[in-house]
Amino acid sequence: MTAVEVHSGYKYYGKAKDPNKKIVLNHLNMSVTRGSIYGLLGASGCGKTTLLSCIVGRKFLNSGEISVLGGTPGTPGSGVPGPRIGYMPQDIALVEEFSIKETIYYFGRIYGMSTEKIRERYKLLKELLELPCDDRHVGNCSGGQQRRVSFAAAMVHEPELLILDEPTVGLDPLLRERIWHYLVDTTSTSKLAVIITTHYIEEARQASCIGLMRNGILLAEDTPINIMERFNCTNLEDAFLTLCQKHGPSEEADRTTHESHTIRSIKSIDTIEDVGSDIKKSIPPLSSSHNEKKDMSKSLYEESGKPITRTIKEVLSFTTKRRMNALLSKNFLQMIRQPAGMVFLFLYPIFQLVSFYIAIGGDPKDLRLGVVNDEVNNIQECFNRSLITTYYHDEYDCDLYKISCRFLDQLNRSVAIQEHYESFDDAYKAAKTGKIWGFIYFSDNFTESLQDVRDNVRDANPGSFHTSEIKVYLDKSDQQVTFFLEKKLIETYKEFAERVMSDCHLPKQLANIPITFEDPVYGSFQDEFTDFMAPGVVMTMIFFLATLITATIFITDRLEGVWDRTLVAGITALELLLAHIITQTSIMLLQCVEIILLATFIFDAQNQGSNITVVGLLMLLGFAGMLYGLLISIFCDAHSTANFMATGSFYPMIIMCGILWPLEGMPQYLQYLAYCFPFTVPSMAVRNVLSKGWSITNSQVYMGYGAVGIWIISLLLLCLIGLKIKK
Ligand SMILES: Nc1ncnc2c1ncn2[C@@H]1O[C@H](COP(=O)(O)OP(=O)(O)OP(=O)(O)O)[C@@H](O)[C@H]1O
Repeated sequence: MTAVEVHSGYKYYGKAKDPNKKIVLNHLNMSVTRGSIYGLLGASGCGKTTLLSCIVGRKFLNSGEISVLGGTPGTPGSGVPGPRIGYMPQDIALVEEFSIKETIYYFGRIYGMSTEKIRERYKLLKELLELPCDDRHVGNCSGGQQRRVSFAAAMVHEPELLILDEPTVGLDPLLRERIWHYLVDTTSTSKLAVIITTHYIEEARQASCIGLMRNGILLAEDTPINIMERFNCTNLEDAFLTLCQKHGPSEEADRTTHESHTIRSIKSIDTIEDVGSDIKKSIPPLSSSHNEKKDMSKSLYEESGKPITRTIKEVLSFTTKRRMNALLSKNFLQMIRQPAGMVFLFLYPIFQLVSFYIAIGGDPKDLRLGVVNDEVNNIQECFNRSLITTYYHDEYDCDLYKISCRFLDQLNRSVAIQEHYESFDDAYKAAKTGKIWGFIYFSDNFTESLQDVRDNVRDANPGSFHTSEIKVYLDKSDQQVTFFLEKKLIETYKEFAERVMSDCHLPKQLANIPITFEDPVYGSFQDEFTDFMAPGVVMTMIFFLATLITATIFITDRLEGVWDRTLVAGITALELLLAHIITQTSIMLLQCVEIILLATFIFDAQNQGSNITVVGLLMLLGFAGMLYGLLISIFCDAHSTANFMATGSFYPMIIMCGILWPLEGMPQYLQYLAYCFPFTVPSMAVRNVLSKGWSITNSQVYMGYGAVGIWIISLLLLCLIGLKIKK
């Protein structure tokens, strides 16, 4: 009975029309019977791994046919990929954060085994492969130990077909021999078929059949003894060398069709089993320990009491819930076992929010502002309290004296620290050299001029209008600092002028410019810049954290082979995605809760609307970020390129999404572009909920939801297209 049959398998990498495309399998024929070991030998790069990937249903032939356990791999109902096969890839492809026991239990669960059965199998495999202690983390195991764990993971569910890609690399000879004996024993007592690739050609003597592969074709497929006899050699290595020399020097698959080149001396595929048993006879007898292992291997396959060949129905009947639990616990364990990752996930949002609230929006302090007051000979005169009093005589007379001192007295220290200079030139020089942020200048007749303007208005001396002004010279290189100083100087002047007016029994309004800002429709006079920025900051954080986490997890899993191995075990990409979405959603929910609690209770951020509307929008945005991360992970093969893409898109979005500068300040065409970014409209929506208390029925709020919805659908479509292209 045939376990695997490849007929005229043809596969290339690259575009079909590209004349230089890489042909890896060139009309290859291959046949593996049940109850046998098939040793696939060949130089590095000859296409062994590609062939195995096609057999397990992870890659597809461009032409030709493959039949595995009676079905076509990758087709519904074939059970391949799935638990009918056990696959040990060339890379370790295990989750490093798992302990050895967790690894075996993880694979057992995704193969749909009951806990009882996994426990039983783990005990046997642990003894057979001499695995280290249960709780040793895979990442802390030696290369050889990891390989044994990987081998156990491929065997845990008693597959019908076992595919081992270089399982013995890096193992000591004793262990290599034990693994081979185990395979020989198992295949002789069950219908298990094994395909094994190895660079140690001689160890393949123990296989029932050998396929010598070179340049994408099988040069020969026969029993080891027949191959050695045919080429008159005493060992397989020489036989392979002779065959290669006959075939030519090329390392690459050539472009001619090789359909008829495979040398087959086996009369019928079904006879391999018999030939295999001949070989087994030629193998030196097993030591007593091996005999024990033989019994054990027999029990591994027989003691379940079930028929070894499973029905497809049986295979498909395992509980999705159990598989989902396995995937979820993998995700959570991976997360918990990486302290740096945990800190990043849960402390980073706190750190970011705290630093945002502490660093942004506060009034600049300890600014140094120069003062040149020509009204007084010595600035000490200004510290005389009597100077800052106005004497009211009658309704026509109100004495003002050295009134600049009164202004300076009112110029609060919280606005700026006053530095007094003797002359205009000294202060100017100090501002030029950056010692002060600017200076205020009072002319020597400031008070008289002010009085002249106040009392004589129309008849005042024209020069008085000029000398009654407080002249301010600022270093305007820092917009926020000078904006603050200007605002505070105007406020101080208003207060000063009002007081002078009331001391002189004049209407206060005389001191004001005729414009009044009444109670705001929304917000308050105390509203700070942080209130404007906060929604955007939180949304960009949630979006890009989800992007980074998703891209990192998927790329790591793919690079380490865990993704591929899990798919070969029969988990679908959709299940993997679903498990990630559940994990990521829980993380985002916690992040949202911690952010909202922190902002509300520690930083007293106001929310006039519904928390549910805000959290809902944040979660959807996080979901969009997650899909963006997935898209990046589909198209980027390495972490570095993924980081470039994530960071490269982060900065333009931050700059143009309206959190740093109002969109109204941008050119029209840029505004249109900015509205297309994923968090521009949503952060406006959140701002409207927080500051205006608008509900989801308001167009500016539901448009936020709409914008995220459009992003989610577009990213989802792009991911599906990407997955199809990259398949
Ligand atoms: N995704 C890919 N795109 C392009 N070329 C590829 C891809 N995967 C493999 N190849 C090329 O195909 C050839 C066969 O690769 P494969 O991994 O199947 O070889 P192998 O026989 O398993 O080698 P080794 O024994 O070193 O693992 C190699 O030249 C390899 O560079």
